[in-house]
This record gives sequence, structure tokens and C-alpha cells, in this order.
Amino acid sequence: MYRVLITDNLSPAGLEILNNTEGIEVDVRSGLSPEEVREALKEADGIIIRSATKLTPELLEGQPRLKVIVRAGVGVDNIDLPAATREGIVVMNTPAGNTISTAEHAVAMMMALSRNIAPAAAGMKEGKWDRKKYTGTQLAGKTIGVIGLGRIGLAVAARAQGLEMKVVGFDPFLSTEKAAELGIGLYREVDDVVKQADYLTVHTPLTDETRDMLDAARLAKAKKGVRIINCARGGIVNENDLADAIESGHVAGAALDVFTKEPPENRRLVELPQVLTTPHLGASTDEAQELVAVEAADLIATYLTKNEIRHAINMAPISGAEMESMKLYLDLAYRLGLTVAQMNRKGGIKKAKLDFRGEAASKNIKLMTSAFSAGMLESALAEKVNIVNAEMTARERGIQFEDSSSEDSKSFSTLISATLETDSGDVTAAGTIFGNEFLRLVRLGEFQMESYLDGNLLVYRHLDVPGLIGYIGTICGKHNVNIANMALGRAKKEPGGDSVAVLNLDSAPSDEVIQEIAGHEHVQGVELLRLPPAGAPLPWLGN
Ligand SMILES: NC(=O)c1ccc[n+]([C@@H]2O[C@H](COP(=O)([O-])OP(=O)(O)OC[C@H]3O[C@@H](n4cnc5c(N)ncnc54)[C@H](O)[C@@H]3O)[C@@H](O)[C@H]2O)c1
Ligand SMILES: O=C(O)CC[C@@H](O)C(=O)O
Repeated sequence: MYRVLITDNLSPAGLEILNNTEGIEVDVRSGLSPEEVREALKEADGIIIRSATKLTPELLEGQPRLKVIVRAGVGVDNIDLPAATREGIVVMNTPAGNTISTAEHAVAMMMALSRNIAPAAAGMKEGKWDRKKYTGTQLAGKTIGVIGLGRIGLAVAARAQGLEMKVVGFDPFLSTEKAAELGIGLYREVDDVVKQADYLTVHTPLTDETRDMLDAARLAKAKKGVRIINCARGGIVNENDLADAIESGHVAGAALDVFTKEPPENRRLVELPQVLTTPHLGASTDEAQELVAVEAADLIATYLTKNEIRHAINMAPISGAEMESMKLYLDLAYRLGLTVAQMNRKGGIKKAKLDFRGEAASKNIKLMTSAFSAGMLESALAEKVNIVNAEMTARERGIQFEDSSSEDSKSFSTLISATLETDSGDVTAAGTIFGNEFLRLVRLGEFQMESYLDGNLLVYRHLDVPGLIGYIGTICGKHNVNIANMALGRAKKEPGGDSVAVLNLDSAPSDEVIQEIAGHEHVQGVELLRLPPAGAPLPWLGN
């Protein structure tokens, strides 16, 4: 049973989906302190949040059960993405569900600001009839500058055009052709947009680049009497600089739905009469909340029960069907990672070279590389390593990756070869899939063989002399260790040279067995490799 924790207010439609999904149980909590969220996460496989819950590194570290975070909404700035990725947790969002509602809110704020709706309504409630005081400005014929022309920015632009406004904008990821097609004047400098706008609205994510994008210097370049709208994220417009510019009379007013700290502790802007504020209501409509809740529930349920990855921020998408078709390949890559890591007891790893041949060449190489890395790092690291964080974790440790692929697989329908380049030489292993079911080790270093790729593998290098197999068999028998399979590989085709043997043992041999084998004059080295049993589910996949 997978447990999904929900710590923010989620529409009942989402809860219903989760309650009706077999294998999922829901734990709805509200008003938790960060410490309580941390405790609750210990029992959770996934969490759905909106903007109130902040998932900091302190909450995400050391949560071995947590596999997935779904943000019911767009902005993931309340989730520490590097920490989630490092911990191997997939982060997903629901990008489109609240686009229209948020765009409508931005337009509503712009209209209400222009016509002083909020103070006029408040005055009437106090019994006033101030017709002169609240003379406004008309929107038709004015220029709106839209910074960030993604989903919401474009929806705002379309609505502004409907209000007969001229739309200009800035977005480094929108082509001039597309903007022209939409009737938007696209500029390559923010300042060009800022200088000509009567209304400036921001619709970017909050990033290091967009933080303080509208600061004192930029606001000073704007037309006197400009009005500012921020329904994206607090901090894109510098709050103190905006308050100064309003007090100086350069900026006529602002409409703000979002704040650097929510609720805002710095009340300067909230209390200025020229500023219209709402408490982060952009996405707060029944329609948007139902859409994002349904999508969030669906995302988390299909990830946990079918391993399907959609709308992930820190991973490439993969459908449930593709994941299913990849399982054996991922398992092979993972076991090869475990194998080469255990064969390399000494050398610092510099590079991992992976070669995918035959059917493997047409599969998702990035995912197989991640699975290989997960195996390679598993025995070495205390933290959870999986396909989300394995490559990043390896790269953080200075390990480079190189891959190659070819349809030509020589004698095998599929062949994955892995070589670790280490300070003390190369370690190579290659494996294949037989009959769409069985994983086999077919190469270790320069030796070719065919061995099971599961359970206990006793690997010994030796000189190919008569009597050695009998000697080893006798030692195993004496210690009650059953040999399930034995594979031999010769460096040269003729007898008498360097060889390797791989014994698949039904139980792990004691140190004594290993010492006795290593003691033979023609044995050059013994390794015990521990792999998962045949058919064991991948430790980091839901099922
Ligand atoms: N107030 C709310 O309740 C609410 C609701 C939904 C979304 N949002 C916020 O609105 C913002 C936009 O959401 P969206 O769904 O349109 O996202 P989106 O990803 O579709 O669009 C963001 C756009 O910003 C552009 N961009 C990124 N960096 C930029 C930069 N430096 N300069 C100019 N443009 C830049 C991107 O190219 C992209 O086109 C996000 O911050 C989101 O969190 C707020
Ligand atoms: O959850 C909310 O209501 C806010 C959502 C909004 O900020 C978003 O980024 O999607």
C-alpha cells in the first residue's frame, strides 16, 4: 500500500481519485509545522502540496520512503529541487490546470486597479459617494508590456488584445515569428518593453535571473504613471523599490497577488492606497482547483502504481508502457553497475563507458545509464540512489559518462557492456537477455563466458590447469555450499593460459571458503559479488 500525504488544501475531486485507486491510501493533514511535515513524510511514499507547504532540504533529507512530490499548481519554488533530486525524489507539477484562472485574475487586477474598484467599493460600504476621487484610466488604446510569454503570459496577452490594448513583450524562449503571428511586439531587451508600457505585468517563474527583474533602476526607465501587475511570484518585482517608486509618484499603482513572504510581513505595499492586493488567489477558482487536483492525483497514482513519469521537473518523462518495456534492460544495466562496482575494490572511478548493442540500442539510453549508475553507486553510498539521482550523484563525484550504441550486436540480440576506467585500470562486464526473461553475464574483462547474473557470484582468476575445478568443488562441498552453475572463460582459446571462473552459489560462502580457494597456487584472485536474486523487482521502482 502506497501512502500519499496531502498537506495543503486539495479539491475533493483529487481526493476522490486517490481514494478510488487500489493500492493507495491517503493521509490528509493541514496546518502542520515544518517539524510535523518532516515526521509525516517518514510514513509517506508521495506528497501532494500547493504553495503553502515549503519542502526544504531539512525536510527532504533522510526520507527513505518518499519517492515523489507533486505540486498541484505551476510554481515549484516552494520545493528545494536540488535536495529532492539528490534524495532521488521525482518532482512533478500540473502546468496547465490554472492557466486561464490566473490570467483572468491578472486581467481582473489590472481592470480593478485602473478603475479604483477596491477603494471605491470600500468607500461605499462606509456610506461615501466619492465620484471625483476615483476617476480611473481606460485600457483601450494603452500599451501592456508582458514579461514572460509562457502559458499565462500569452493568455493575458490574448485577453488584453480583446480589450483593445497594444501588447508588447519579452521572453527569450518565444520566437519572433510566433509572437508576430499572435500580434505581439516582441523585444529582445526587457528595457525596451519597460520603456513603452502603460501597464507592466510579469509572468515568469522566480529564478536567480528574474529575481528583482523590476528593481529601482528598471522602474525609473518606465513611463511616469506606469502601473505594475504581479500575479506570478513575489520577488520578481522588488517590493521596497516598488513602494519607493509609488511614493515618489513615478509609478501610479500596483496590483499584487504574490509576495516575497506570504502572508507579507513587510506591510508597506499592502497599506499604500495606490496598491491593490489579493492573498495569492490567482489559481483560486473552483475550475482551476478541480483541474490541478485531478491532475495531481492522477500523476501521483500512476507514478506509484505504474511507474509512469509525466510533468516531472527533475526527470525526463516516461510512460507506464515504456517503463514496463524497459524493466529487463534497466535490470540488466543495474546489475552490470553492481557487478563492475564490486569488481573494482581499489581504484577511484574516473569514467563509466557504456556500450548498447542490438535491441538495447533502440531503448532509452539515458534511463539505462541512470539504472547502471544506481547499481554502480549502491554499495558505495549510504544515501538512497535511484534513477532520479544516480547520474547526478555520480557526476558530483567527478565520474564522467560516455555512451555508444549500435544496432550490430554480434552474436547476441542485445548486449550491454560497461567499463569503469579507474586509477588502477579498467574493469569491464557485459550482459545480455536470453529469451526475453533471463539475464546473463557474458563477459568479465577479456574473458567470455555465460553465467547467471543473480545471487552470489564467486569469481576467481586462475591458470587453466587440470584439477582446479575438482579442488574448488571439494572445498564448496566440504562447507556445504551448493554450486548452481559454473562458467569458465579463457583469455586465449587454447588451454593452459589465464582463465576466469564464475560460480553461481546457492548460499554466500564464508571467508574461510574464499581463503581456501585463494590459497591454491594457481588461483590469482577471488571476488565474491552479491547481486539480487533472479526476478527481484528493481529496488527503486514502485512495482
Ligand atoms: N498567482 C498564482 O496563483 C499563480 C498561478 C499559476 C502560476 N503562477 C506563476 O505564474 C508564473 C508563470 O506561469 P506559467 O504557467 O505561465 O509558466 P510557463 O512556464 O508557461 O511560462 C513562463 C515563461 O517565462 C519565461 N521566462 C523565463 N525566464 C524569463 C526571463 N528571464 N525573462 C523573460 N521571460 C522568462 C519562459 O520562457 C516561459 O515562457 C509562474 O511563476 C507561476 O508560478 C502563479
Ligand atoms: O496553489 C495555489 O493556489 C497557487 C498556485 C500557483 O501559485 C502556481 O504556481 O500554480
